[in-house]
Amino acid sequence: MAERRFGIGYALAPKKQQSFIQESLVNLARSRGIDLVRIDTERSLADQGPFDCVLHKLYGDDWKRELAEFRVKNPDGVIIDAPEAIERLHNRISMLQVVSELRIEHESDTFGIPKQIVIYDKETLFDRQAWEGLKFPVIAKPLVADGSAKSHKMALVFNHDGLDNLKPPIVLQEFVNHGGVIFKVYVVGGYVKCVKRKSLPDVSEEEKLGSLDGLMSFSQISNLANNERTDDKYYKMMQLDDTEMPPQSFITDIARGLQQAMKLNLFNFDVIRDARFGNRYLIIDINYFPGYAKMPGYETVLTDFFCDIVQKKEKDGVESTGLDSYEVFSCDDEVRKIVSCDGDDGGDLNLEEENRIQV
Ligand SMILES: Nc1ncnc2c1ncn2[C@@H]1O[C@H](COP(=O)(O)OP(=O)(O)OP(=O)(O)O)[C@@H](O)[C@H]1O
Ligand SMILES: O=P(O)(O)O[C@H]1[C@H](OP(=O)(O)O)[C@@H](OP(=O)(O)O)[C@@H](O)[C@@H](O)[C@@H]1OP(=O)(O)O
Ligand SMILES: [Mg+2]
Ligand SMILES: [Mg+2]
Repeated sequence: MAERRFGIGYALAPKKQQSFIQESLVNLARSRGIDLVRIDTERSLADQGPFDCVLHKLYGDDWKRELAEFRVKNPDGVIIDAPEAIERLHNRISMLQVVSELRIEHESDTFGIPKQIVIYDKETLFDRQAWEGLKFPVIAKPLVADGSAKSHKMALVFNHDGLDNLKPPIVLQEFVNHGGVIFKVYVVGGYVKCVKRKSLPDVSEEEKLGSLDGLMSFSQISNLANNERTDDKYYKMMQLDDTEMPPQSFITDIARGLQQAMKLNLFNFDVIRDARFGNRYLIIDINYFPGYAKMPGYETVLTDFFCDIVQKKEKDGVESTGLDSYEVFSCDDEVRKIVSCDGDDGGDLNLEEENRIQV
């Protein structure tokens, strides 16, 4: 009898497609019975395929409608992941709210998020009362995290003078010294992998007082060119070797907790270790469908995941995958309100190029 083959359609922005859909992944998946097929976003999704599963990272209502139509016409198809679940990550407040709701006990380590406030208008930005409990330096981040270059544009703000350059809506998050190294935790279904990356350097007491401009801007500090990341030389160059990793079981528990709470399979989160305590970890960012190609052995990890999904679905039906993707994840009204902040009101830090941090 001919081997049963499975079709997985992918809908990704060109940059993502280029980094993720590598020949090595396509070939490995094919050798294990899975055909990765590009979805033509110019045509109706429901008219393409047939797909056992759809993988996607696209934004907007049109795409959500395509997925809804696909779901109606293909009740056995699996969508990874549900757009409603992904949307939580498009807003830097709702993104981290879920961390505060996790209950995980660990003998020696604790976790949380940095102190932060959301600012919707200039008036509140300069209102000192709104700032109660928050100390400089802070990182100003656009409220919306919609994958645009603008949504990654950040600024380290040292004092009130630096606030002039900011354009709400933004999140102001306390900058926490963490030894210049960030931990990126990649999650693929049940798989969890933590790696080290370069981060912003610590800010000294003198720098806190003496910054002339009051602000320095930066963007995607932990992202270097792909070929620089995976080999040993990269780690040496970055002097990351000496940094101790967080306890694996602790990180895995947080990853599982986040996964269950968010109902997502494909994401990563950024963790820093608070230099003041050494056993206190802070989650500062969660990304949907991150740069998996940077993860060592990504082809095997992703192919295992694809096989797992299609085999479970084949054996026990779509419910068994735990991915009944149109189950709208429950969120309270407040989250719903901030999640729906779409379009061009995503804040723009409006920063001068000369303020860029050199690393
Ligand atoms: N609260 C903080 N304290 C110290 N450093 C921080 C803090 N928040 C962010 N950073 C630094 O700024 C970088 C960018 O922040 P963040 O991860 O929130 O942005 P992003 O653009 O969403 O990143 P990504 O490319 O991972 O999506 C982090 O990798 C880290 O180096
Ligand atoms: O590929 P995309 O354009 O989606 O970029 C994503 C990027 O992956 P890449 O390195 O493959 O570019 C991710 O890097 P790592 O966390 O894995 O380092 C992370 O920066 C995401 O936030 C980006 O997604 P966005 O927030 O912009 O949607
Ligand atoms: Mg990040
Ligand atoms: Mg991010």
